Amino acid sequence: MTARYVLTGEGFYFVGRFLSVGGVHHGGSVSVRAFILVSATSVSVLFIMAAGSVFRAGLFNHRVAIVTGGATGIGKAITAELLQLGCHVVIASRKSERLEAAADELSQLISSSSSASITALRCNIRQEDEVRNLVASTLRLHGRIDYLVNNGGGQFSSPAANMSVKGWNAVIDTNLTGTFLCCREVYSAWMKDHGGAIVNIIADMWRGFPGMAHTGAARAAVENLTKSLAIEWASSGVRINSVAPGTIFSKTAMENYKELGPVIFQMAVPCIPAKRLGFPEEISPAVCFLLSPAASFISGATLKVDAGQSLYDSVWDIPDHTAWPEPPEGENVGALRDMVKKLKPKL
Ligand SMILES: CCCCC/C=C/C(=O)SCCNC(=O)CCNC(=O)[C@H](O)C(C)(C)COP(=O)(O)OP(=O)(O)OC[C@H]1O[C@@H](n2cnc3c(N)ncnc32)[C@H](O)[C@@H]1OP(=O)(O)O
Ligand SMILES: NC(=O)C1=CN([C@@H]2O[C@H](COP(=O)(O)OP(=O)(O)OC[C@H]3O[C@@H](n4cnc5c(N)ncnc54)[C@H](OP(=O)(O)O)[C@@H]3O)[C@@H](O)[C@H]2O)C=CC1
Repeated sequence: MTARYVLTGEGFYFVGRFLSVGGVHHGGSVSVRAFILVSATSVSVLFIMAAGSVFRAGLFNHRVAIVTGGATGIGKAITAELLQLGCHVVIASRKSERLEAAADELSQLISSSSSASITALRCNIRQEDEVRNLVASTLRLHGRIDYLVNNGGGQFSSPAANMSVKGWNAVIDTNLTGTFLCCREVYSAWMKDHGGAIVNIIADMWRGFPGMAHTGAARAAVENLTKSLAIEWASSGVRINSVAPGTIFSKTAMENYKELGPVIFQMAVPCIPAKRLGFPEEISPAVCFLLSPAASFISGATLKVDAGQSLYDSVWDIPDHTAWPEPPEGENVGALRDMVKKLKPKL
């Protein structure tokens, strides 16, 4: 149900938009998202956003999803939204304590009448046998796998020249090989014969990723992998797409960079057209959309969810230098020198 109210008065207007999705009658949890904008002569904006999904409750009833890295940050928001849509969700990552804490917390979102469930399974996506076990355990538990979200991943910040091969490989193995292994296992064990939908989380690496070159290379490779698999697996009814988030703030993402965390996130803000950081709950709807029947004709695509960041500025500062080779001599270089000579007296 959507209702809009517009009241105008002396220099004051009020626009309210309430989206109410689902309800107890659907057997799903009641989730309400309210957005209220109040504007007066002095502009004031008020946001109220209750946790929930803008999609129809029950959309994913009886469906089964694996979300890697589903216990924290973006993965946790994706898991929360899938649960509210009625999905059985298996979250998988390396740290048991984080998995169990998240499963406990997120299970509170499941109403007694919902068919949704959450299960935590430990899995290091870098390890082939662990990925195989994750897929086999999910099939034993639920008998099907409709969706895979390859969200687990990450990197450390370092100039490329300082990266050891071990560090490089850790990031490539996690983000590229881990994604490949999860896709391959889910496909071979289930989707090949039954179809399904996969979303790979990549990054804003469109202009390279200076300071995190390993992850830029891995994410660009995953984008290409997405396209290959979209074609190879089309005849099985498998759709596969990528979501490329901009700079998304979460407690765990920040902690990963230790004392650099606040600096990295703060530095990004001026480079984001929205002039603020993104949040995990702003990524999860894009993922749910791509998994859903609403995206039934979308495959091999990448959806950037970055407020236009990839079109704008870079955080990487290039200091002034004279290290570049001189340009080839010719009439244009001569013309530039003349122009500079004429300009200089005015400076
Ligand atoms: C403009 C802002 C952009 C921000 C955009 C991006 C944000 C995010 O992606 S947020 C997500 C953040 N979350 C994570 O990154 C979590 C997952 N990350 C990791 O697990 C690690 O970073 C990992 C991928 C490198 C894996 O680490 P780990 O399991 O600890 O790997 P190893 O113990 O096998 O280490 C291997 C090797 O890697 C090098 N290394 C690891 N961490 C660092 C570090 N902080 N600095 C420098 N080098 C590091 C190192 O060579 C390790 O070998 P050893 O030296 O023998 O330990
Ligand atoms: N935050 C941001 O600005 C952006 C994030 N991304 C990407 O989005 C994804 C989610 O990040 P975000 O939520 O921000 O950060 P988090 O640090 O909260 O999430 C990373 C998750 O990946 C899991 N993970 C890492 N390595 C492995 C592994 N080898 N096997 C299984 N799981 C693993 C972690 O769990 P555990 O440690 O328990 O294994 C953790 O749950 C990551 O791939 C990240 O790189 C992309 C663009 C921007």
